Parts: sequence; C-alpha cells; structure tokens
Amino acid sequence: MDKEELIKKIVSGELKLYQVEEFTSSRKEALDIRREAISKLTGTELKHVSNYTFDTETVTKKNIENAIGAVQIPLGVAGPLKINGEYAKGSFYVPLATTEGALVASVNRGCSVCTQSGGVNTMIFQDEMTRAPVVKVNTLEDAKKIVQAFKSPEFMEEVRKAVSSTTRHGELLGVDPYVVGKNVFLRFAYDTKDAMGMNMVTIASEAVMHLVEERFGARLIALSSNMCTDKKPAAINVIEGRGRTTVAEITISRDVVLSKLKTTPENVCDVNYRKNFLGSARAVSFGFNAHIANIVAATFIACGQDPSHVVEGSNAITSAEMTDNGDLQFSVSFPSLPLGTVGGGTGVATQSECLSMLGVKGGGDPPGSNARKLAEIIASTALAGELSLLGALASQDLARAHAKYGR
Ligand SMILES: CC(C)(COP(=O)([O-])OP(=O)([O-])OC[C@H]1O[C@@H](n2cnc3c(N)ncnc32)[C@H](O)[C@@H]1OP(=O)([O-])[O-])[C@@H](O)C(=O)NCCC(=O)NCCSC(=O)C[C@@](C)(O)CC(=O)[O-]
Ligand SMILES: NC(=O)C1=CN([C@@H]2O[C@H](COP(=O)(O)OP(=O)(O)OC[C@H]3O[C@@H](n4cnc5c(N)ncnc54)[C@H](OP(=O)(O)O)[C@@H]3O)[C@@H](O)[C@H]2O)C=CC1
Repeated sequence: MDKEELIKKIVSGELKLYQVEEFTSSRKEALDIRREAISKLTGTELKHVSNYTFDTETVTKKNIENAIGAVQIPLGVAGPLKINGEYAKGSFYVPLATTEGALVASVNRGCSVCTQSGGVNTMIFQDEMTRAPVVKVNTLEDAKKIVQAFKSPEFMEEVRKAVSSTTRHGELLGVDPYVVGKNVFLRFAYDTKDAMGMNMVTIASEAVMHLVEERFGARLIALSSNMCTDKKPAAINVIEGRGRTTVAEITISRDVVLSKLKTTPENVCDVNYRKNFLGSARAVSFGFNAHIANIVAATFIACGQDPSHVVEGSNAITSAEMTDNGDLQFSVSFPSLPLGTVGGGTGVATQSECLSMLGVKGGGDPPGSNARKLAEIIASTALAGELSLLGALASQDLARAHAKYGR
C-alpha cells in the first residue's frame, strides 16, 4: 500500500492508527502518515507538530505510541546556582521548560541570592522507590502467615532472589505489609540506583507476587494497589517518603535579603508562616510551600522525568526562620521526589542534552550517584524559586512581576 492509500484507510476507519507501522518501511514514515491522516480527520494543518529532532525509531519504540510528532515547550535557564551537596558540588545552570512568564526570572533571582550567600547545602535522607501490590487471601490466618513470612530471613532470601532475577541494578530494601479485611497490601521499597524505577519495581514486584501466590494460596488482585502511592496525592508518601527524600537549606544575610529580595528576613518569615503554614493548614494541603510544583514541573519536563510525578514532588515543606543575628535561615524539604537519569524520557535527545548540562546524563559512578545529584540540584533550585516568590509576596511585587513578564 502506498502512502495515500494508507491515509485513506485510516480516515475511513479501515486501518487503526496503531497498525500503520505494519505497512511502512520505517517508523518515521508511519508517524508522518498518521499525522497526515489526523490532519485530515480533524481539519488541522499540524505544521508545527511535525518539527522535531528526536530519533523517531527509538522514541516511538520506547516512549510513545500512535506518534504524530512533538510539542515544543520553551526552555530557559537559571543560574549559576552554587550547590554544596553530597553529590552536587559546584555551580550549575539549571534548565527549566515552562510557558509561565516570570518563573525563570524568579528562579534566577533565587539562584543569584543563593550563590551570593555561599550556596545551598543539600542532602538525600532516604532513597527508595515503592510498589505495593494487593492480594486476596482466604482466611485471616493466611493474611497473618504472609505478614510473618516477610519478617523471616529465609523467606526474604527467596524474595530477594526473585527480585534479582528481573533486574541487575534494583535491590529490595524492605517490605511494609498492611492488612485490610482479607486483603494484604505489600508496600515494597527498592533502591533503583539511577533509574526513577517504576518499570523496574513493577516487574520485580510481579516476580515476588508469583512466589506469594504459590506459597500462600493468595490471589493477586492488582500489582498496584494505590498504597505505593504512584501519581496521586497521598499522606503515605509525605510521611514515609518515596523516591529521593531530599532537604536543601541556606542562611542568607539580612543585607542580601534587603538588596536582592527587596524585603526583610522578618517579612519573609511572616509570609511563610501565614501563607505556607497557616494557609496550607486551613486548606488541608499536603504542600506547605509556595510553588515547588513550578520548579519540579519545569525541571522534570526539561530533564525527561515523568511529569505526573509532580504530584509527589509538590509535597514539600518550606521553612523560614530568623537567626540570632537577624539573618534568614531558609529550607525546603522534599519527602517524595521520584526521578532518574536513565530510562523513561531521559534518552530523548533534547532532554538528554539538559541532563548533560547538569553533568548527570546516564548512569552514575557509583550507580545511583547521578540520580542523587539530580535530586539535590532540583531541591536546591526549588529552594531558589521559593525564596524569590516569598520575597515577591513580602514586597507586594507578585502582580507587578507577572504583569511585566507574564502576559
Ligand atoms: C520578576 C522578579 C524576579 C523581579 O525581581 P526584581 O527584584 O524586581 O528584579 P531585579 O531587576 O532587581 O533583579 C534581581 C534579580 O532577578 C533576576 N532577574 C530579574 N529579571 C530577570 C529576567 N528578565 N530574566 C532573568 N532573571 C531576571 C536576576 O537574577 C537579578 O539578579 P542579578 O542576576 O542581576 O544579580 C521578581 O519580582 C519575582 O521573582 N517575582 C515573583 C515571580 C514568581 O515567582 N512567579 C512564580 C510563579 S507564581 C505561581 O505560579 C504560583 C502562585 C503564586 O500562584 C503560587 C502561590 O499561590 O503562591
Ligand atoms: N510500570 C509502571 O507501572 C510505571 C511506569 N512508569 C514509567 O516507567 C518509566 C521509568 O521506569 P524505570 O524503571 O525507571 O526505567 P526503564 O523501564 O526505562 O528501565 C531502566 C533500566 O535501566 C537499566 N539501568 C542501566 N543503568 C542503570 C543505572 N545506573 N541505574 C539504574 N538502572 C540502570 C536498569 O536495568 P536493570 O533493571 O536490568 O538493572 C533499569 O531497569 C518511565 O517511562 C515512567 O513514565 C511510571 C509509573 C508507573
């Protein structure tokens, strides 16, 4: 079949969109045919979505189905940002993909404040990706047997074997069982090294569940039970952590707050208390912060992360306190920041360049060090963004800034 015939068949409904590849010699050709058919079906020109530079063969195998092109998101940069982390050490230019005017200027201001103040101190406090299947059992006794088995070193040895049959890098760190009626939820936590790890831990957990089904006559109901919790707001992630649990902090002198943020440390603390603590409490929010989601979303999109993980990433707490000598002590704490530097969207050409800018492309040496470095960079950038927005709110500059840059 030639190109025109294939387009006609898609438009008439004789050929499904995902079947085009079966009739073309390349995935690029299939993508173009599909886009032209969609163009006809929707009466839309689609001139811009046809412009992209990633490798069609790889991306349409690993990252997208029914591909018709790409959307573009403007990319800005904030920095230099000095970071004194365990993994991120030095000055960084941070890529931010966004369409929100004033955001990059704001983060850039925060970076300037932080760099002038000696840099952001940051550390990872926990690093584990979770997957929690649910099984149904016949009796409560069976539920208890499962719970007890996961406490036994012998059974855990078998579980670890099942895990290592599916992954070279992934390592099981622990299991938290929860029982509800005759349902057992097993929240597995893994070290996923440089991968964000959701495919890795899903495949590994399935292997463990085969063992549980065989051994205890339990029936796997769902490989993901929402106790993980992936991509939904949930207290368990805030309390127990998920992904890279990261804290960033800095002390900023009164002079720098006055000159760069055009306000005082007292005013920043006051806004933080009334907005991020009282306001968030009254709203019953999981996010005790101003706009962490802005920085997580912009860096995640730039660096090939799964954008749905902004849900977990936005659960951060921003704190601001006065020091004894009148300076500003400021921090951002992320309980759950899922991210990686291999797998997922990290290999797409533009995203891969952004990871290179930060010196975290691919697997780290030792494995895990690149992902941890990225977590420290994103946490530090988020701190910079929080500082600037709280400063703008304290100096009553938010509306003016957005009127100037954002419309
Ligand atoms: C806009 C500014 C930065 C002006 O701030 P300013 O202090 O008037 O600017 P300045 O001209 O004095 O420059 C100070 C620094 O800002 C940076 N800067 C200044 N201009 C630029 C620019 N064009 N491009 C890049 N960087 C810029 C730059 O770093 C510069 O320092 P230097 O590097 O020169 O030492 C400030 O008013 C600001 O940060 N406003 C806050 C804006 C903001 O944070 N928006 C975030 C999105 S709001 C939102 O989505 C969430 C929200 C608000 O709904 C959440 C909530 O409920 O709180
Ligand atoms: N399946 C699901 O339920 C979900 C999937 N996702 C999607 O999952 C994808 C991310 O999954 P993820 O598992 O991270 O990635 P991939 O599925 O792309 O797998 C990455 C693989 O890279 C290998 N690898 C090579 N070097 C390293 C290294 N240094 N550190 C760690 N791994 C290394 C690992 O192989 P090996 O295992 O052999 O060590 C790992 O499994 C995203 O596309 C995301 O959108 C998101 C949420 C849920």
